[in-house]
Amino acid sequence: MELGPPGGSGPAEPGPRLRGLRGADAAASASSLSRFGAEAGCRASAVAAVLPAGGSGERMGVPTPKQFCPILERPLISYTLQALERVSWIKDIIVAVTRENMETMKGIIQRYQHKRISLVEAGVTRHRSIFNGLKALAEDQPNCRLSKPEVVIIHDAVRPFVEEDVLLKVVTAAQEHGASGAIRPLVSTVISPSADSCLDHSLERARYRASEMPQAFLFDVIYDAYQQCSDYDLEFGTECLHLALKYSHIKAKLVEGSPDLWKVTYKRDLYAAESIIKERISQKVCVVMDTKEDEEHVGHCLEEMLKTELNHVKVTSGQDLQQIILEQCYNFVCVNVMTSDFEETQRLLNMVEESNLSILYPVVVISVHFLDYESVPLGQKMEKVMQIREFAKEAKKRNILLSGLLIYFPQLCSAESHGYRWSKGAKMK
Ligand SMILES: Nc1ccn([C@@H]2O[C@H](COP(=O)(O)OP(=O)(O)OP(=O)(O)O)[C@@H](O)[C@H]2O)c(=O)n1
Ligand SMILES: O=C(CO)[C@H](O)[C@H](O)COP(=O)(O)O
Repeated sequence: MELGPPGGSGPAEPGPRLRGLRGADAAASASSLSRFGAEAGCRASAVAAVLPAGGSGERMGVPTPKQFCPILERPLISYTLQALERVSWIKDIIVAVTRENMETMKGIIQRYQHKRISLVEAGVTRHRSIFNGLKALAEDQPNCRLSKPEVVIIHDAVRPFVEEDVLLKVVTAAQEHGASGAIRPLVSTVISPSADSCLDHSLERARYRASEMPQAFLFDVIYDAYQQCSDYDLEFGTECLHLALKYSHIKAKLVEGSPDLWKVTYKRDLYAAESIIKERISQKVCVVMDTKEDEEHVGHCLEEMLKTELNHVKVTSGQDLQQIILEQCYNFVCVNVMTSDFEETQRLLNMVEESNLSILYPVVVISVHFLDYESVPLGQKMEKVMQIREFAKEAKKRNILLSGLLIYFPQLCSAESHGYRWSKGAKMK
C-alpha cells in the first residue's frame, strides 16, 4: 500500500539554523559533524544526547524496570548506550535515572565500560526526566558541568537498536529545521472511542504516522519549550516534537526510521529484542591475527572474503580483544601464521572465559594453523597442532566451541622473515 503524506506535516518552514553550519543538508556526513564540533569553539560540543531512563516499566509487568532487564545477561540500557557511544560525534550522553537506581546504573557503566556518560536524577514523568537532562546541559544552570551543545538528541533508553544513519538524519534535519523526529507507518488504525465506548470516529491510517525516537533539536529550541511548558504538559505530555511546535513554533522535520526503532514496552518485546541481538551476534566475527598491521596477512584477506557474507567483520592483532569481547562478539577466527603454538588461541579462550560471555550462548572459536613442513619436521608439527583436541574438550565444558583448521599448501607460502604471506590463487583445504 502506498503511504500518503503524514497528517499535519505540511512543508516545514525554515527554522533557526545551527551557527557555523549554514547550508548543511540531509546528505551531510558524519565527518562534517565532527568538523563542526571543532568549528563551534571551545565552549560548545556540537551534539549531545539525553536518555530518559527513569521509568518503572509498569506495562512490562516485572519488578525490575525494563531498562535494567537483562538480555543475554546484559541490561537492556547497556545496548542502547553502546549504540550511541559508537557514534563518535555525540560528545556527551546524559542519562536520567531515579535516585534508587543510581548505583545500579553506575555499576552498569563500570561493568560495560561505557564512556562519555553523565547521570542526572530522573523526574516523576518522562518529560520531567528529559527536562532534568536538558538542565544539566544548559548554561544558565548553577553548577553546570557540561557544555551546552548546539544540537541535542533525545532517545528512549529502551530503544536499543538505533543506528548511526538515523541519528545523523535527525541531527542534520534538526540543524536545518530546528527539530526532527523518526517516524514509522502505523500498523493499526487509530480510532477515537466515545464516552460510552462506541466508535466516535476513525483516522485515515495512510495519513498518519507513529512518532518514534530518536528525535533531535537545536538545544535552545527544546530547552526554551521545556522552560515555558505547563505542569499539565510535563505531567501528561508524551511528545517532545509537540512541545517544540507549541512553545518554540518549530515544525519538526519528520524522517523515516527503521522497523527496529520500536520501544521495548511489553514482556514479549524483550524476547523480540533478544532475537534481534542473537541475529546480530551471528553476523559478527572477529579475526585475531598473530602479527601486526601487515596488509597482506591472511587475516586481512579473510576479512575481505567474510565481508561479502557478514555485516560486522573485525580484524585485530589482539590489543583491543577485551573491548571486542565486551561488545559481545561470539565468533572468532584465530589465525596463527607465525607459530604452531596455541598461545594466541589460549589467550583468547581465557579472555572469553573470564568475560562469562558463553554462559547463555555458545562462543565459536576457529584456530587456524599453517603447516610449514620445511622449517619443522612434519611429525613434530602435527603433534603440536593435534593438542587442539585437548583444548577443545576442555573449552566445550564452558560452552566454547573450539575447532582447529590446518592449512597445508607449502608451495604457495614463502618463509619470509615476517611470516607467511597469502598468495593469490591459494586455496584453503
Ligand atoms: N518518569 C519517567 C518515566 C519514563 N522514563 C523513560 O522514558 C522512556 C519511555 O517511557 P516508557 O516506555 O513509558 O517507560 P516506562 O514509564 O518505564 O513504562 P510504563 O509506561 O509501562 O510504566 C523509558 O526509557 C523510560 O525509562 C523516564 O525517564 N522517567
Ligand atoms: O514515542 C515517543 C515519542 O513520541 C515516546 O517514546 C513516547 O511518547 C513515550 O511515551 P510514554 O512514556 O507514554 O510511553
